[in-house]
Amino acid sequence: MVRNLVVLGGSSHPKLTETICNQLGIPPANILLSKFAVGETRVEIQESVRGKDVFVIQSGGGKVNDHLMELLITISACRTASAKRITAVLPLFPYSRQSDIPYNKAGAPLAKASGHRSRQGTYTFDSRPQTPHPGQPESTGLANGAQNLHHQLGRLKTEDQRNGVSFEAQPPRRTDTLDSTKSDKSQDSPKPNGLVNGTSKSTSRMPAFQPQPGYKQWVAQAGTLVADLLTCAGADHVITMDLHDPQYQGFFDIPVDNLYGHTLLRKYIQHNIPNYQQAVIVSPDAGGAKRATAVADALGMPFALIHKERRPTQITDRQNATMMLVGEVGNRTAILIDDLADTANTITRAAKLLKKEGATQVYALVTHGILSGDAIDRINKSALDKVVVTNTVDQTEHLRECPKLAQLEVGNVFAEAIRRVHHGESISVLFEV
Ligand SMILES: O=P(O)(O)OC[C@H]1O[C@H](OP(=O)(O)OP(=O)(O)O)[C@H](O)[C@@H]1O
Repeated sequence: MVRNLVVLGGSSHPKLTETICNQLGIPPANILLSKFAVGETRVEIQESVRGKDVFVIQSGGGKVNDHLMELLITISACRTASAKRITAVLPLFPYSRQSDIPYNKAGAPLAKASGHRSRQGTYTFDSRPQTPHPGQPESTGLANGAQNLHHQLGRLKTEDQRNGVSFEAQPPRRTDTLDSTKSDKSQDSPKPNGLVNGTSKSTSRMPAFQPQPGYKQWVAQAGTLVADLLTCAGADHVITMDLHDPQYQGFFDIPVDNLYGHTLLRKYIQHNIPNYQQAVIVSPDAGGAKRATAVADALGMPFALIHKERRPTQITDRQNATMMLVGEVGNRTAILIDDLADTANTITRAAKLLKKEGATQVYALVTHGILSGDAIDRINKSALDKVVVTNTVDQTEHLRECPKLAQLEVGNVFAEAIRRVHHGESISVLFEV
């Protein structure tokens, strides 16, 4: 018997909401989801949630930005309508692949050199201007990189003179150089109101900022923003499944229950793959190795890893990335385990490699079958024999178009998590592999 429990479904996955409600034995609450002519999202909760334990179900995938906005507005509406507790149930967490600053093996974003410097092989990691150190040659008596600034100020002076503006550029001086004298220091003492040596100068004019090649002006940390938006809207709790990066839970200051999808994948292997003990579990990239080894260890199966030579950041890079197999797959069924398939490039390229290395059959077992763009076409034409996904994302269309695709139901797992959270029971049983 569930009392004071309200389940609200967003527009991302009505079928999953229905399954969850059937499992819980309650109807979904009435909610009106629509759009104003301008495209803004409109949410109207058509029953009272005052003092209730509210669970809002909304998944990623599809029109992900619209769904996220709808979720935020729904949570906020429940908060202002005095709900007792609001839990955001996100079977696929949107933006969870953007939890950190995009990193590239060539270096951190600020150090990446993609322009002419790297082509000429002249890129260095030295700071500009350089950090001064004792014994460094100084041709003009200026410390290290200050020469460069002096040069730029000199150019500024020339330009101003050309424009008829009287401006005497003062070379910046340092008081910490080895040969600095007392008289130097007296010249350097700061003057109030931008006065230099008692005369008003246009010292506010600085050379324009010139970014180095490869410099990223701003890298958005969307994962942090989404975590903040959810808590700011009024969420008290989050339930999700197979976060791309489990450390993303640390971005929240509210409880996050990250359910495991690989329990379902393991059961599929046990019940549907003949002689699975002779098969080999394969992780299609290093990032998913922990996830795949958990399944291999639980089933006592061998494990292999595909190493992407270069961590790709763009679709074109991804297609070019070299893949290398570490482990034996010859004359075995290979079972790829991954958290998500978006363009399906990773699993289709991995399947090609595995067949080339002698695998007899290739399965791909993936928690989140986002399968955007031409992913379905790619799978249909690929070396994959079977692709198994859960329905954290609606698979109705995909199943119609892809005969290789099979779906595992997650509705009962989420229903059980909701029931346990509502009753204050432990959900650790749902984390068992
Ligand atoms: O279907 P696709 O478009 O190929 O995307 C799927 C891949 O993307 C993610 O990894 P990612 O490339 O982000 O690397 P990571 O696991 O090292 O973070 C995910 O874990 C899959 O391996």
